[in-house]
Amino acid sequence: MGVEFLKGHGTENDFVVLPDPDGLLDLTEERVRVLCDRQGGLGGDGVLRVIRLDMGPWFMDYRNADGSIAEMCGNGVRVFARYLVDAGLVPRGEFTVSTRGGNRDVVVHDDGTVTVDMGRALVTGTSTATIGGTAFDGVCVDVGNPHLACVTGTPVTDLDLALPPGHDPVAFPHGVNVEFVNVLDDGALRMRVHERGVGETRSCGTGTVAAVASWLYGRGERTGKATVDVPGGQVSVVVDEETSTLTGPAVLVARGELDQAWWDSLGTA
Ligand SMILES: N[C@@H](CCC[C@H](N)C(=O)O)C(=O)O
Repeated sequence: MGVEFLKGHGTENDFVVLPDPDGLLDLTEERVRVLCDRQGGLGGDGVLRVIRLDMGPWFMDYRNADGSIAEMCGNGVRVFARYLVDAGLVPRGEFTVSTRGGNRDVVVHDDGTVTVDMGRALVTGTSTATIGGTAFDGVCVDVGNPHLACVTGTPVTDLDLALPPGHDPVAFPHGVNVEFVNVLDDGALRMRVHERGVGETRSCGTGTVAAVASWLYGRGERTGKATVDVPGGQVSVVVDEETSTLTGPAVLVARGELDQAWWDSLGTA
């Protein structure tokens, strides 16, 4: 019997889901990197390991594609919730998911979308991102994980995000996710993102919350809502002074077993 996996995505931010209720898998950095490799493994922007806590909610052990650990993943929580409901581990409706960034309340809707209470989007200052020689003013936003969200008049479709944008290492000692945001209309944003530990992705849920908080900050406001178009689809975000919500799709596309010999051949801890 090989290692069970599922593959899923939220607005094409894609994940390998590893059900591991008792936390027995030896999920090394190398195993995460190879699993996420689109040629040598299954491919994905990250891994969602599903662990049952002794007391309390299910825990989302999130890993970036490079094997690093991150505090939170907004698209990942939606896919994680979809898995729990489809697997019959949690009844459809409202429940809580535990993450390294804190507990997140989710609602799995009948239409297949999922709403996540993302907690407070905390603006901590301003900073600058650079692409090549061009600087972009941005707002630093903590959504459980760090973001630098730059609202710009330059069409985001024109930006080259093949390399990580430059950022101030003092402001972000543990690295940062960088968003570039266009305002399409009042309450309608477009975003591209370069994710810490991954590269450019087709969506980033925490990034969309940071984008809306940054847009509101630029207007001198702390409360508002917007749709955010990303290369992989669209999500809806509501931000207020106390908390924020993210609503969007969550899709499971495949399930199967990893080859046990292949898995065993990868580095253990
Ligand atoms: N794609 C995620 C964010 C994943 C973590 C991020 N790369 C980090 O290192 O903080 C999302 O949907 O929020």
